[in-house]
Amino acid sequence: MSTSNNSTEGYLDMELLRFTTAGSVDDGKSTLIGRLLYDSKSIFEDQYQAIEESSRRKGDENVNLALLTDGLRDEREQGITIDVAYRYFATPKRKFIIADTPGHIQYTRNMVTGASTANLAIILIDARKGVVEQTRRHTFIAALLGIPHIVYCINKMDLVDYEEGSFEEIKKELEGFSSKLDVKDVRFIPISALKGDNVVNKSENMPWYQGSTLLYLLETIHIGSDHNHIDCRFPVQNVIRPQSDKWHDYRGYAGRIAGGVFKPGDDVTVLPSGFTSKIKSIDTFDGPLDEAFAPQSVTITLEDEIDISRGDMIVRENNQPNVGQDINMMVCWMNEKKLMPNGKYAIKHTTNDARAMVKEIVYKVDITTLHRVEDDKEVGMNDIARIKIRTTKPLLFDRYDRNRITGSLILIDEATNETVGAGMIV
Ligand SMILES: Nc1nc2c(ncn2[C@@H]2O[C@H](COP(=O)(O)OP(=O)(O)OP(=O)(O)O)[C@@H](O)[C@H]2O)c(=O)[nH]1
Repeated sequence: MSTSNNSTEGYLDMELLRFTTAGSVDDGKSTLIGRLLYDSKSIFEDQYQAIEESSRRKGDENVNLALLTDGLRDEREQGITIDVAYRYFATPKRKFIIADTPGHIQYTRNMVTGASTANLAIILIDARKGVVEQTRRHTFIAALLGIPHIVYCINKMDLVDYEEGSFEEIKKELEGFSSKLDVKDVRFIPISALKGDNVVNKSENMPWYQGSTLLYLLETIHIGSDHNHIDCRFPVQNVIRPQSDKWHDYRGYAGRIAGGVFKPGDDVTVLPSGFTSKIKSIDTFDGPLDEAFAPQSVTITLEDEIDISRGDMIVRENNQPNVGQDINMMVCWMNEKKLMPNGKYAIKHTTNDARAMVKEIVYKVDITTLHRVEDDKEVGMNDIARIKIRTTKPLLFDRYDRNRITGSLILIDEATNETVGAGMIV
């Protein structure tokens, strides 16, 4: 991780909306993103001409906007870094980062790569097919990952004659389902990604829909309260001690703020040692800051010389995380090899590495009914389960619903070094 971020990052993050798109195959994710980019004038004319030309060659009657994002996917599938999956665009009102990945992988991946900061999930539904298992699964995972806003886009309305009844039926079913989950904000928009209805421009084909277009919603949805600005959490990533003479007294702790607001002069406690000190400065590549908050990357210096290493956490004395080795969590399993009761795994939690043993598989979740399955505890690819683990050393953690960074961890198969599970601490 780079520690030399510029000081405006936090400011930019305040007006940055991160969202993911989900849906089953062919529901229209790529077309929708293409439409958003095109109608909001976020693509260059030459890009448009290229896909127009390509669509014409293939004999498509409409310009295939999906080609815009499919190009992006090709790059990614060639193994270029995961960041390529993210597409940036901006309107005068806000900046956006879209994470577009097929299937379920996007959510778990996002979380695993530490980018568990999506504010919003767009879940697409084909108006002809209605709610399918993937819709429920994506909703459940979005809720589990604590994504605060879910927008259901009922797509391909042009293929159901823009009928209000089709939309209402799907909406009703999903309202029932999502009300059983802990999602703060759920919206429904009838769209046609192909024809452009209600994506950026209001549809004339659906006068019965009085709500906002997708872009308007993305531009205006309130995200200020999505970050935890209360519990101060600074997991130390690196200790910085420059070798030059000029800097020989400098000792800084670099990392990314996981919660709360830090200011020079603040009394802080370093965990697990429990030593206390005051913040001397908060440094960035572009100079010192008067205050810093999640998710900024900064280097903190303290008044006192304390022995601090990677994996330690700087917090406020009166608001500390849990410390413990017995951890209850929900796990999304992401590997062909099944989760093993009594299995041992490496874990990564904030900037800390440890090992853990699975003590108990408490139950599995049936995504369709949301019921707990207690008689079949075999946890395989894509399963979600509640488990108990015991770590080899104490972790400094919060509940996931309190803090998405200090509340999450990943399980790694030590033999293959693959990430096999993403855990949310409960
Ligand atoms: N009629 C109609 N067709 C649409 C609409 N949106 C997408 N399609 C078509 O549905 C097909 C699938 O669209 P994509 O955008 O490629 O779907 P996707 O969800 O990205 O598909 P995968 O990436 O394969 O999961 C394409 O033929 C699109 O032209 C729509 O609103 N109306």
